Amino acid sequence: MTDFTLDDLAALIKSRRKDNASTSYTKSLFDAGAPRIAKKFGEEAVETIIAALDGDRSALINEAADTLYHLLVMLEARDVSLTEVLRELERRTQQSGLAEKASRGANG
Ligand SMILES: N=c1c2ncn([C@@H]3O[C@H](COP(=O)(O)OP(=O)(O)OP(=O)(O)O)[C@@H](O)[C@H]3O)c2ncn1[C@@H]1O[C@H](COP(=O)(O)O)[C@@H](O)[C@H]1O
Repeated sequence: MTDFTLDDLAALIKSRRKDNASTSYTKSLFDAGAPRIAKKFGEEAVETIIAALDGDRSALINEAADTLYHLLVMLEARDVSLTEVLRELERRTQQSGLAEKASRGANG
């Protein structure tokens, strides 16, 4: 099991964005702009789909990593934090939990 989290990666991406001296791949994406980042994300997502359809487990892990990385870069480029996305996921979980409770109440 790894201690590495998406939060860690998002923080690294944010620091690359702010580092004007950086010539890293991440910085080059920010310099190229949101349309370029969105295009890269789309390409990686399609490659992930292909790996999943091929049943190629190792390729799926690699492409999923590329997709998550580019998703985080895209969110950062639009000043959306991972926390905001997680909050939305949490809200949906709570909502579906409430709906489940309500349906148990109605049936029980
Ligand atoms: N997780 C990643 C990560 N996943 C994928 N990639 C890069 O994404 C690119 C996608 O590969 P492609 O073959 O599709 O694209 P390419 O041919 O390199 O580029 P294009 O001309 O097609 O755009 C590769 O250059 C990968 O290195 C990543 N680059 C960086 N990270 C993380 O970001 C951190 C900072 O990286 P740097 O910005 O490189 O310092 C690293 O420590 C990693 O944790």
